[in-house]
Amino acid sequence: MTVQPHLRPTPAGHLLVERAPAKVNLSLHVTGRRADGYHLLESLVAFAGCGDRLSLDPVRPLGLTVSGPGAEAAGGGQDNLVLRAVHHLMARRPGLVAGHFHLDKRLPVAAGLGGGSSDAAAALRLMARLNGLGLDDPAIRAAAVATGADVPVCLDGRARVMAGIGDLLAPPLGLPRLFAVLVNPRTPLATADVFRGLGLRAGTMREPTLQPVAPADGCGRSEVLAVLAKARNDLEAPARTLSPAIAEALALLRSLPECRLARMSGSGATVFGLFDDCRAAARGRRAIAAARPAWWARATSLR
Ligand SMILES: C[C@@](CO)(OP(=O)(O)O)[C@H](O)COP(=O)(O)OP(=O)(O)OC[C@H]1O[C@@H](n2ccc(N)nc2=O)[C@H](O)[C@@H]1O
Ligand SMILES: Nc1ncnc2c1ncn2[C@@H]1O[C@H](COP(=O)(O)OP(=O)(O)O)[C@@H](O)[C@H]1O
Repeated sequence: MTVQPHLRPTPAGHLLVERAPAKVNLSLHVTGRRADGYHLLESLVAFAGCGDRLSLDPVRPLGLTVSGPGAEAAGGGQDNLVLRAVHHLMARRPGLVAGHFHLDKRLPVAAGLGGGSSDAAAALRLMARLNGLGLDDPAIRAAAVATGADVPVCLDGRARVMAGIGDLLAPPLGLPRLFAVLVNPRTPLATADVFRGLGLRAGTMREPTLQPVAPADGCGRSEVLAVLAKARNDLEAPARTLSPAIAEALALLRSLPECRLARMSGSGATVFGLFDDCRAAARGRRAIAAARPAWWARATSLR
């Protein structure tokens, strides 16, 4: 068995493992549309305690297997964002060592939680660890941008404001731990369809919003809630048109006395509710699960 030069043996042999946390857009303002059709946005992004899990076995040939409840929807072929990211990286840095990836797909697919982007970012982190590259390596960053608009923000998985189409990242923000319930009514939505529903002409800019999109670095929970209360998700309206269950999920969350704020994440259909502590969030999740047993609901922390 060959041991790769930058590989640190782990208790599980030579398997390298990365978590791929769900991304939550706490706010999302669409500020315009580029001539190429991509939308410009400003979004405060945080990452959840729940997510997928990706492992890399460097002693096997390059490949991918997928298990878990989202395996079929994510697909295990070359179109999977894990392999897309690896190919983008290897095209920029020929000679890198790869291996066999296994994805445990726990997150709902096409859900506004950036699961595929987070998986792609986890694949790039695994490749970086295996080959002794930094996450700031130009090839890693370029591969992230080439794989998808949400992949750069998922690379280090830290809360921050993203702008442009997701390629401009503000420095990481010290956010207090937020306690959330994520609810997906099991209606997959294609991101492109939701953006298209905005009906914004290519090459137009919107009036800038004067509200700050992010709370101050290191502020408390109540300040975060105050900033978020003045913010919005501009994709909520077109997403609700495509999936009426979103309005139902938001109404259910807002009917819970302990829910401080409820909003959609990304292009939906997942919505999140914020609670004061983890017990309140757990109670909220139980109430949603009792009302809609077929929906996906998780109590988790965000940071
Ligand atoms: C909306 C957001 C918010 O975080 O998240 P999700 O809902 O996907 O989780 C992202 O901008 C999604 O990023 P991502 O899912 O990586 O998008 P991509 O694969 O690059 O693009 C899919 C399609 O969405 C549209 N798109 C995407 C990003 C963007 N800023 N403007 C767009 O118009 C384009 O039609 C593009 O062809
Ligand atoms: N690893 C992956 N996980 C999820 N979806 C994937 C993955 N690889 C490719 N896809 C495809 O990417 C699309 C977007 O999936 P996903 O990242 O879950 O969406 P969203 O960002 O809205 O949560 C889906 O159509 C899915 O088939």
